Amino acid sequence: MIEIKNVTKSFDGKTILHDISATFHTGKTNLIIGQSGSGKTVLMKSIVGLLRPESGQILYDGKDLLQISGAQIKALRSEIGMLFQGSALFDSLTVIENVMFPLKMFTRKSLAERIKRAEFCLDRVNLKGANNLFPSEISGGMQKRVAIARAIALNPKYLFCDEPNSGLDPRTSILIDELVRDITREYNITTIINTHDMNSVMGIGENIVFLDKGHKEWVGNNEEIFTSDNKALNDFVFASNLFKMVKKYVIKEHLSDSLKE
Ligand SMILES: Nc1ncnc2c1ncn2[C@@H]1O[C@H](COP(=O)(O)OP(=O)(O)OP(=O)(O)O)[C@@H](O)[C@H]1O
Repeated sequence: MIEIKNVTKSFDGKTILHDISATFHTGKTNLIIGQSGSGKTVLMKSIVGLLRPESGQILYDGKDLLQISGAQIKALRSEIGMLFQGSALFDSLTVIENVMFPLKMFTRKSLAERIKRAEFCLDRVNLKGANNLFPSEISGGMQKRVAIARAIALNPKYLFCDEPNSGLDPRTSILIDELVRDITREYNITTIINTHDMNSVMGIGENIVFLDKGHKEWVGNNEEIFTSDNKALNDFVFASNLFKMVKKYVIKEHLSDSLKE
């Protein structure tokens, strides 16, 4: 579990994150949502340790990232997997070499062990027959699978995904979301995903933290989001006509069910 308490972060005297507290659960897909500029990336970078907030606590299973020693931070880093926007694979390495990369960097595994682990991870993300291809030779969805395989290579306790669906078509996006959710459950990972993709919110939003102008405005899951009367949340979620219609339909069903009871 990751807990953040009273996190505040400013740049040049301008406060970007206002006193944010939230809990991100183990074995669940935790989403940080909010419109562009609401502070999602700054919050994720603060949790990972790429930015240092002025105040607050960032607790990884009770250990405060802002208080622990350099050696402890290094140990913690080896427990973190990252999935960046646009996959961020090494173009000059093959698929399997990309997945083996963190194993070479952070473990003393032999070459044979590294290959075995990379093959296992590629198999887990259902990517077969692409081991010796380069990233430029495979599709965006396949690249994302390689990035997921690389992110789980070290068996992380914590997984961070920054807009994992960017650049993918809706069907591939759903498959990638489901893969991240299944892996999160299977390996009991604390997964935090930054997104403004409403399909992801509805599909895998098990614990959603909604940011508005740097404030934590709402927390709930993908069912509660439909019935919330939080104005900022509604303005964000139901900006599109499609989701307005879906909401009307869900509320109608909900009301008719409660009348039946
Ligand atoms: N290094 C920085 N220096 C100064 N301001 C920054 C820095 N990083 C982010 N900001 C500001 O913080 C605010 C929040 O940015 P952030 O990137 O977290 O938004 P976001 O919700 O992730 O947006 P998007 O969905 O577009 O990625 C923005 O106003 C941005 O300009």
